[in-house]
Amino acid sequence: MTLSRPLRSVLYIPASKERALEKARGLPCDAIIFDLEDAVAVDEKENARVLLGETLKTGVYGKRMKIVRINGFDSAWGKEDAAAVASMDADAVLLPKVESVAQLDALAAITGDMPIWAMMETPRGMMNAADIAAHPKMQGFVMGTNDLAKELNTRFRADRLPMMAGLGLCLLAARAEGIAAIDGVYNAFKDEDGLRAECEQGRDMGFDGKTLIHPAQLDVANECFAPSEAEADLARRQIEAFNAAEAAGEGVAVVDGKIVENLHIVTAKRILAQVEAIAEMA
Ligand SMILES: CC(C)(COP(=O)(O)OP(=O)(O)OC[C@H]1O[C@@H](n2cnc3c(N)ncnc32)[C@H](O)[C@@H]1OP(=O)(O)O)[C@@H](O)C(=O)NCCC(=O)NCCSC(=O)C[C@H](O)C(=O)O
Ligand SMILES: [Mg+2]
Repeated sequence: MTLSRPLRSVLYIPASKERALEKARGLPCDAIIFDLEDAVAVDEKENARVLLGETLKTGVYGKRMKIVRINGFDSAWGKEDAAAVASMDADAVLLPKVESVAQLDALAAITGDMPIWAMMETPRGMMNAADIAAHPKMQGFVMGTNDLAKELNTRFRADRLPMMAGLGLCLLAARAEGIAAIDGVYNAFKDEDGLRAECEQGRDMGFDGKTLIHPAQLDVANECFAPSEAEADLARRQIEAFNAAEAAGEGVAVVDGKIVENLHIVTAKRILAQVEAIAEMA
């Protein structure tokens, strides 16, 4: 299930927080994850589900993609969450701690045609990433780097070196199947420089965007995961030069001292399509 919309900034909102649900209607995020899982206290689980259903009925989130994260099926709420989401005005359902195709089949048996997203946040899930990505309802991976750190017993490091194997496996699987891949959250939500560094790293790796926990993180993610002016300008010049080379019967052009072949044109066109899609979000 391929998606062509921008997913630079994917904001978590605890579904129990009425003020945050309201505030998000005016925030510049590409997608929202309405959370019924970890951000909602046990005593609030059922109220949050009802509040979310009512809130989504009002349909005021505009072009922002609406994803609902349910509780796992090993919890007391998972199955009821899934049944409720199936009739909500949501674009996709997000299942936490996905480790097997069987879990996805069980969810799809309840949510029907609704696209599924998977939280990739356990070692077993990452080892099975290829099969999970290939599920017919799968539309995107969200990295759960907090759970992954817990499971691996790693320390949080600025370079995220201990997580690279898991993140890389998920990216490979996502790209092999043409689904979205969104990086994990940056917990220190007041540390803009740290967030920027992690967004740049995620973008360099190939992620489509970053999950965020606070509105203050939106601008940095939107900037880092969008093509820069320089990238867009280069893409246009590469396409122009390649078209001219082809017209002259040649298969290679040179731009800024570097070769441009048809594979670079695929990337250039993708960059320009992204620029257009981002402009349409405004
Ligand atoms: C982190 C927070 C608890 C901070 O909350 P708070 O102290 O209330 O923040 P502020 O006072 O600075 O808030 C300013 C205004 O912004 C609104 N707000 C805050 N957060 C959000 C949000 N996420 N979405 C929309 N709006 C938000 C406040 O309502 C204030 O509005 P106003 O009244 O107009 O001033 C809080 O930000 C928070 O709860 N964040 C989300 C936490 C969350 O969702 N966690 C779960 C996802 S992370 C995870 O589980 C990842 C994964 O599974 C893994 O394993 O890694
Ligand atoms: Mg998690």
